[in-house]
Amino acid sequence: MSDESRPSPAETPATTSAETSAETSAAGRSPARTAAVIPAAGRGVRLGPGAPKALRALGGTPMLIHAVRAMAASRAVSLVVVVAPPDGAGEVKSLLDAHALPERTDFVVVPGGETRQESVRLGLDALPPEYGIVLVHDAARPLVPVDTVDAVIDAVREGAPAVVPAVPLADTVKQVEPAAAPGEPEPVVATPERARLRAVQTPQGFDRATLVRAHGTVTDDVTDDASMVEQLGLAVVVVPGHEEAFKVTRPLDLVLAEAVLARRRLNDGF
Ligand SMILES: Nc1ccn([C@@H]2O[C@H](COP(=O)(O)OP(=O)(O)OP(=O)(O)O)[C@@H](O)[C@H]2O)c(=O)n1
Ligand SMILES: C[C@](O)(CO)[C@H](O)COP(=O)(O)O
Repeated sequence: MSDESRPSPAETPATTSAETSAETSAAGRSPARTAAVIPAAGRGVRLGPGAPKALRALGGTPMLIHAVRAMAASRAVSLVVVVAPPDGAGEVKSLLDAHALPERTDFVVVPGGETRQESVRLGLDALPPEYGIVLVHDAARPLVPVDTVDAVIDAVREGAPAVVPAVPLADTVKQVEPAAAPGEPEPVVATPERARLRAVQTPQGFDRATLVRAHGTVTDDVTDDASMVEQLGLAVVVVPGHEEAFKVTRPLDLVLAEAVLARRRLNDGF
């Protein structure tokens, strides 16, 4: 069931690694409730012409539904807020109703904004007060495994104000200056030490008050939520990401996502 008006369920009993964190047992009380905000309001310009990216099919199912299922797969997540394309909230609600989703998870749909940052803020505004931990997960990362989701939640429960999953880089990275004129080469100015670089994924996890403060304070256009927390001078910690949590950005990414999904379905025997 996916209904904006449905009341939040009680926290699901502890069964996963995310449910048995040090915070829960040491304090002897329930952990803060965890909600996931899924910004899904982008056009997907780099993927090419078509429907908004989150609504495009992957293995016959909209990418957004995969992303919603990936968040709801964590037993710690009891609410998913989907930030829909500005004129597509009704369509997204219908999609959620039409697909099988865990009963123990509530779903809310809100219209998004012009930028990812604005969309995330609109999602945060829709959170009921009892949710103390927030995940922000790109609809464009439909295949993130549940172990990665739970690792992020565990790290927030253990006290980190902000947590990012990340993977080492395969390529060497160069810092360049802009070309002097269109068509001119870009001069290289530095080669950062690759061993210290990470490619950052989602879901990124936050203590809710920290993320709300970051969104209320930082006005720069940034590409992820954790960098807003960095700008507040607070610690952001890294947990291992997963190669299957890649972002579907360009057409080749969709080919890869289809292949990963086909392999999973073969392994699962359906
Ligand atoms: N105004 C926006 C822009 C982006 N997003 C979401 O932010 C996530 C990551 O953004 P990206 O992959 O860049 O998606 P798009 O903005 O759709 O891609 P493009 O830049 O190619 O148009 C996506 O799930 C996207 O739907 C959003 O909710 N609201
Ligand atoms: C949040 C993010 O997925 C972390 O890698 C990324 O920064 C989003 O960037 P995009 O250009 O908005 O896709």
